[in-house]
Amino acid sequence: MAKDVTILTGFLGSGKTTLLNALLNEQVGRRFALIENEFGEEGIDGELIVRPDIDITELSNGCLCCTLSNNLLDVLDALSQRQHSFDELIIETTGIADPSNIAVPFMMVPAVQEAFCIKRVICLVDAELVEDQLRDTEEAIGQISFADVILINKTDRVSPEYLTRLRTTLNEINPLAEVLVGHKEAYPIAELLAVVRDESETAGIARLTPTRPNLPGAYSTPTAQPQLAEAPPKAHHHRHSNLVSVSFRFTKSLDLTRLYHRLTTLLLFHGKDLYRIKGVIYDRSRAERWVVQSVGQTLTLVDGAPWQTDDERVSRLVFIGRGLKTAELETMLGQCFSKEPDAGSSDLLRQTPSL
Ligand SMILES: Nc1nc2c(ncn2[C@@H]2O[C@H](COP(=O)(O)OP(=O)(O)OP(=O)(O)O)[C@@H](O)[C@H]2O)c(=O)[nH]1
Repeated sequence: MAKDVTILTGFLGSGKTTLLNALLNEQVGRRFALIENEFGEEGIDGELIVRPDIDITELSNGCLCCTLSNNLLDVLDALSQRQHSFDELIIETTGIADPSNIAVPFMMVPAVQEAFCIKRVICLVDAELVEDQLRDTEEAIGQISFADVILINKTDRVSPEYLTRLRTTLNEINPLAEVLVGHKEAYPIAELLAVVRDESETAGIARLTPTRPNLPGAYSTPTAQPQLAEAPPKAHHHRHSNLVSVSFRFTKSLDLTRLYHRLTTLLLFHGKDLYRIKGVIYDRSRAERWVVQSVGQTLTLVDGAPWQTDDERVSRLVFIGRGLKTAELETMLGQCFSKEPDAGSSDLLRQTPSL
């Protein structure tokens, strides 16, 4: 029997991984396979999944909807060989993926259709930032249009009046989707899981032709902002919105306080072009990993899992945005190393502009 598939989509930083953990924790007895797709070369999300029993396949450095579409077929093939070991497949897309392209094999490839069936497409929107994302990028509208259920997330950051207006906007873009609201302390999980895709509605690939919402200034050319820098020479542009990712990996200890200060300054001056920072940080003065995240201008640094004796002490950081300049980011991070000598470890191991 075909396994249910949930596709979890939503723009960069909208809260997909956070919701995913809540969904997994809510369904403890159910066995999940998970495909984690990340735009940057360094996959971070897999490390943030809280349930240790999940069968995770990580696909980094591209999008399943385009550059990694063949890899998706390979992964689905491998998963179909071990179908007995899980009850449901969840695919967390990158924040810039077009979910309708990811759905293609599920609708067009007989072997995939035999093994898997899309149960629902959940699209998260960041209540605070979605209007900007609809205005400045092409991806958000495609994600919202293809959803069966739209979760307006991070409602803790907006007013009820604004939420009512946002609901109307989202209904205009996708009148067929159910629109729910919530935030990380109060997700409407039962309602989300109650939504099941009506396959008869989706004989074609695109559920709806995206219609432009009536937002002030929507789809006008974004106002020119000071660029963080020019694109690194070796960076390839993804097909979406000219966004690039730059990944770093260090074994040398980073000083969290310095890092926080530098990243705050970076966001202050270049936040408009810097859509996302995420990383797992090694600071040798702390017993645990630290997880750094930025979405819009908001930067958070929270403690993660403690380092175990055998764990490789390594920091991994991904920046996603427009016109990112690798050399400047590298210089900035170089100023964040811990002061004291760090015997036995190397400096920058790898710095890889990707896509
Ligand atoms: N205030 C607030 N913050 C949230 C909420 N949900 C998630 N966040 C924060 O938003 C940031 C991004 O959350 P993620 O779950 O990593 O977002 P994502 O969509 O998986 O990110 P990408 O995979 O990079 O696109 C993290 O710092 C979260 O703690 C929420 O409901 N309210």
